Amino acid sequence: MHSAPARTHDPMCMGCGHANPGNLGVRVWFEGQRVHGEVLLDERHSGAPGYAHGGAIAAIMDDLLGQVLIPLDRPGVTATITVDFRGPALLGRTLSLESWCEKIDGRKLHMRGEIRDGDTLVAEARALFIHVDVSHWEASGQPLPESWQGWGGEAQNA
Ligand SMILES: CCCCCCCCCCCCCCCC(=O)SCCNC(=O)CCNC(=O)[C@H](O)C(C)(C)COP(=O)(O)OP(=O)(O)OC[C@H]1O[C@@H](n2cnc3c(N)ncnc32)[C@H](O)[C@@H]1OP(=O)(O)O
Repeated sequence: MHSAPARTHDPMCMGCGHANPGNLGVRVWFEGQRVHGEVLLDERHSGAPGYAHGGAIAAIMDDLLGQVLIPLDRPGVTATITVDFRGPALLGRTLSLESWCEKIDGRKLHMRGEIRDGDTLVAEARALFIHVDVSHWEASGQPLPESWQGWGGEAQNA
């Protein structure tokens, strides 16, 4: 059963932001602490005729693995991400997305994710996210999403 998150991501996110006309169209839903989703890339995301740009796939992965922060209820940032491109990412196909947290070690959140076209593995990724306090984002001077209020106040040294 899908669960509704208490937090939502930045509406201007380039991956999934509904208010961003240039978003990549990432759509996610949550089942417990697991993230599921889909994305449909088109000519704007081309790397070769009919194929997605690897950078688009990497950006989708960053967004997808980052979404796990929501059911984990921990704000965080990507410290490092590795994407393995395993199969062709064709434009015009609905790709399925899945991500989860493999391990938590203090502030270190080890995330994993996969993108598939049907049964074909298109890409897999591992990332280290670091849990930070929401104050991490205050320096920009931009207002933070309302649903981030009071989020993750226990992060140390953030
Ligand atoms: C925008 C996001 C919104 C999030 C809200 C949630 C919304 C939900 C949906 C999210 C979907 C979006 C997903 C996009 C997510 C991004 O794209 S985030 C943007 C890209 N990333 C950044 O801007 C991060 C920039 N880097 C930094 O700010 C700082 O380097 C960090 C990562 C906060 C770490 O700094 P720090 O807090 O001072 O901590 P530090 O002591 O340096 O490191 C802590 C530990 O991690 C280790 N570590 C740190 N960096 C690394 C590394 N690169 N490699 C290995 N180990 C490392 C350290 O060695 C240390 O280990 P220990 O010594 O404790 O064993």
